[in-house]
Amino acid sequence: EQTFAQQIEQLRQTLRYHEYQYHVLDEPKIPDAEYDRLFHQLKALEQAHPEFADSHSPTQRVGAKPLAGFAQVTHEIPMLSLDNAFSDEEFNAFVKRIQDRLGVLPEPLTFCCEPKLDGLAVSILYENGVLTQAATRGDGTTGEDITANIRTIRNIPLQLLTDNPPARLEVRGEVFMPQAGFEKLNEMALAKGEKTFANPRNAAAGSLRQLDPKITRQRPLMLNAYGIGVAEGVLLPDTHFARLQWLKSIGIPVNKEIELCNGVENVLKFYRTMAEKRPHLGYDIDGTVLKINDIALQEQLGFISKAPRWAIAYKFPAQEELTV
Ligand SMILES: Cc1ccc2cc(C(N)=O)cc(O)c2n1
Repeated sequence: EQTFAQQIEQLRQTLRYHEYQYHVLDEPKIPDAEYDRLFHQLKALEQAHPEFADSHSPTQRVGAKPLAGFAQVTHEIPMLSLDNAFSDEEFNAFVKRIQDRLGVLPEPLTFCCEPKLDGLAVSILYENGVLTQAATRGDGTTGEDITANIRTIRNIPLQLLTDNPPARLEVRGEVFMPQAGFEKLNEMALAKGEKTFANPRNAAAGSLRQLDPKITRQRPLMLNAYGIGVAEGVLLPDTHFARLQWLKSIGIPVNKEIELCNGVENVLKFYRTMAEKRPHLGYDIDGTVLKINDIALQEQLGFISKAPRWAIAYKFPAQEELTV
């Protein structure tokens, strides 16, 4: 016979597990209806026993009331933008600059290759494994506190799935709106005579800038992590790809197209493959992000004034503006 506290704690763990299976591994173990039943069972138990309230419970996603405005957050580590390449030649020149700078290089040079999601970069802070703050990139140094809105995004865990969480972990990633959700949102806006959004990126930006989290909660937003900022109380893996795999293992969603490519030829093949996949991904991308995988090499290369020397966004030719 379980106490109410035990029933509540067990339901919280169960729901976190199923959120991980669904949102991070894309391998749900139960039907959505069963998840909903468990969720409402927990909500009812928490309402009946407020003494066990916990702001990190999976039920606590919607902020209480609308904000009057957004507080400012200063990024402890600047969130830099990426240098661009628009041709193979420009990418090769990027690699040559690295070779000139590093002198001897591992052969082959391994790159971590990703689709470049067309959304908004955000920073999400977990302290002792619980989500405590989230901010927009802003100007790279100062962003807006959007914690309440970030908490409403279903594939962002309110608590990391690990028994010994880092003291502090800053997850950096892109919040985006899948195309299907974007089209449904615009249809509803049209039906209600409200303004429509020009594209999913604008819709994501507008949704994150809502002062009322109850509105943000109704928007189909998702996060895909792309890196780590502050990390305290944890020994991180020594390659970028392994760090992303680690983030995924503790409950943070990472894009499934990301892969390692050895040598420039394979990187350019990845770029062309992503260009072919682009119309079928279900979300907007505007190119690829190609990073030196080895962290020690990244640190040797450092950053140019505004962008890392070790990464480049190789963009697609601008798509003819979709008229919505
Ligand atoms: C360092 C950095 C900065 C911006 C980024 C942006 C994206 C993106 N938009 O997907 C992916 C990355 O790996 C990024 N990496």
